[in-house]
Amino acid sequence: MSYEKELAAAKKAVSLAACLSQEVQKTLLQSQVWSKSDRSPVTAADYGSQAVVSLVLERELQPEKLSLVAEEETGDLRKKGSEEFLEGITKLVKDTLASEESYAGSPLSTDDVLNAIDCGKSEGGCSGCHWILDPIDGTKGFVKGEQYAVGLALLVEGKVVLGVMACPNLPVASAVCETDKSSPEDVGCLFFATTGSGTYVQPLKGNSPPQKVKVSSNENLEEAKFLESYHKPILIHGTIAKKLGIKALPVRIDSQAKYAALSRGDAEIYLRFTLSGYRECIWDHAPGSIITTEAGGVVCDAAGKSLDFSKGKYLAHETGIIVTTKELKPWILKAVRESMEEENLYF
Ligand SMILES: Nc1ncnc2c1ncn2[C@@H]1O[C@H](COP(=O)(O)O)[C@@H](OP(=O)(O)O)[C@H]1O
Ligand SMILES: [Mg+2]
Ligand SMILES: [Mg+2]
Ligand SMILES: [Mg+2]
Repeated sequence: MSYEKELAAAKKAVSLAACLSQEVQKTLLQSQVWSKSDRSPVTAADYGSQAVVSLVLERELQPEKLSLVAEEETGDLRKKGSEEFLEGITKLVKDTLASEESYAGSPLSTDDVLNAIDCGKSEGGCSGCHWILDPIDGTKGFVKGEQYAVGLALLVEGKVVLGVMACPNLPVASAVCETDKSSPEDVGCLFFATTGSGTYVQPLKGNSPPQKVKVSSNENLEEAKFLESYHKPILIHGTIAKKLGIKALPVRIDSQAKYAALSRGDAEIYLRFTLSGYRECIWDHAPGSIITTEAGGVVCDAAGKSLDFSKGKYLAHETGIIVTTKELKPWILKAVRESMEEENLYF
């Protein structure tokens, strides 16, 4: 199956959500960053992006019934005192949709926006078709004006078959360079992949045609570039890098833009071990994982097994996540195993 219609709908939805996020980022004030019950940040862009993607997918794919597993919920938006914030989000969604000719003039109430966000309550699973959405991945990066992504994937019978990711602040050239001199014109990428058809990237702005991307062919670990998140320092990352003989310090990038960067060869290794007890959500990895694997890379857990996205909203996996190239995978798994033994971590 080619998923042509689904890909077109997903690209439209993610591109519009990226426009909305860029509008918010231009004028975002610290006072507009809310805290969720787990103390993680959320903004009008997270809610607005989820509403836009939900509304566009529903409209583009009708009469199919949309099943969407997405990060944001409306609990806080429905509380007293949130009226102004919700009005602002509704205006953002309306203005964003109005930029698309076929959507212009459609009425949209605050209830429509709340319902569109609530549409993301599906639990996913191993049967049927489910969309997986992270409306703003890397909200911390978004708030800092740095890297973030809008990530959307399609799960069919438990397998990710399509992924689209907008990285509005990612340089069109490499994300990993000594000096970051990218001007605003040189940033903004839209990555997409469907199963068996490879991974492509196109600039978010303009009409440049998509280019096929491939992971790095570098097999020299001394020269390898290694990505990680900005979370609290994860000691095992350093142990693994040392065993591998990687010379450079890790490059820290917020969000799934790390997967996207690796898919086009900016770096060879992305390690994601987390503090014990943290459960990874499928929306943080589903788009990035197909974008990487279709570009010839591998995504696996510390035991070397592929990630399983079919068990609901959380990933069922062993300890860390390893993203790399096929050539480097055996070396990395060996270093991971030895490092885990030294640190008394087992799977
Ligand atoms: N302590 C932690 N360990 C691992 N992941 C975490 C974390 N705290 C938050 N996250 C997740 O990491 C995602 C961002 O990834 P990264 O750190 O690579 O930028 C967050 O996505 P959101 O920003 O969508 O909430 C959140 O789901
Ligand atoms: Mg996320
Ligand atoms: Mg998010
Ligand atoms: Mg979040």
